[in-house]
Amino acid sequence: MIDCEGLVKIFKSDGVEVVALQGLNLKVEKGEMFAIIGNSGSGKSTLLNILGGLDRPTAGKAIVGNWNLLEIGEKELVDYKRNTVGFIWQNNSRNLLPYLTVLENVETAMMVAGGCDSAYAKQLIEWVGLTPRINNKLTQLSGGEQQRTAIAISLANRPSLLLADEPTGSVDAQTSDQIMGIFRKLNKETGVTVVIVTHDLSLARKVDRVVAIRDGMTSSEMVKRSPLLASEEDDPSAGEHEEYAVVDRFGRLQIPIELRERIGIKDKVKLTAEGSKITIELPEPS
Ligand SMILES: Nc1ncnc2c1ncn2[C@@H]1O[C@H](COP(=O)(O)OP(=O)(O)OP(=O)(O)O)[C@@H](O)[C@H]1O
Repeated sequence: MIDCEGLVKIFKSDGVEVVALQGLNLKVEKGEMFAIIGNSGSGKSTLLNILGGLDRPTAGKAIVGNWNLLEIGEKELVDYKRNTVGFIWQNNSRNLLPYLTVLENVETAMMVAGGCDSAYAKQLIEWVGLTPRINNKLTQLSGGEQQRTAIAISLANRPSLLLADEPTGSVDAQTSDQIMGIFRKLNKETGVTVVIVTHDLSLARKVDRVVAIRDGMTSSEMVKRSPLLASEEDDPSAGEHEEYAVVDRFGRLQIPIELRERIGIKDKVKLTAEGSKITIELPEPS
């Protein structure tokens, strides 16, 4: 579904260049539920904005489905945004109409996308657990309920890719858990590929794979040891991840700064292969 290789994004303002993504590699399969974590300023939102067609990459490869986001024309980009992606922001006021009801909000989004399907609007509202509030105006809903409405709206155009930027950033832990459960349900019910950006590692338990971004590059990947069973969904200890360092197609590997500092690695290391293991150690002093 997503194939980024050597993705670069450079922002230029007042003659100053900021390299937000510096050769990022990322592959996401169709139907995957996937998270991107990273510290503030690591490039998470930049990546999401590129995948959502809100911003243009500077160089590299950025393919989503059949679309090449580096070469896409303006008209195709409008089509891409309208038909392929759904977006959820931390601040959901960007796509909510406060004086309309939950149902009217979802139906309005459908009309903007090209056609209203009332039955599907109701189905989406049921999936996000808001059927009892369907005729309430958004001003009468809690923050968590408004965020769930935003999730229903994001699927109004039946996207194949759902992008969520810190979707649980402004709700409490319990609501955050509930929202992650809704993403999982929508992912199962509709097969939509879900990409969630967060800096909260505890959310990672709810997804199968997590990629960490550091300084605009993918640095490590955490993969769930075994998929969660339905009975384990609410068990916080279930579904541990195993962490891997990412090796790019040229064989380059990033060693996290903590490890480099601990071992005292500067500009050279000695590699020794033994069976299926490679040992990295400091060179002998000359
Ligand atoms: N429009 C812009 N113009 C100039 N620099 C930008 C712009 N947008 C982002 N940047 C810079 O690019 C880098 C990556 O920013 P980005 O917003 O992608 O990080 P992030 O990981 O999403 O951070 P946060 O978690 O704080 O949202 C930062 O150094 C940021 O200052």
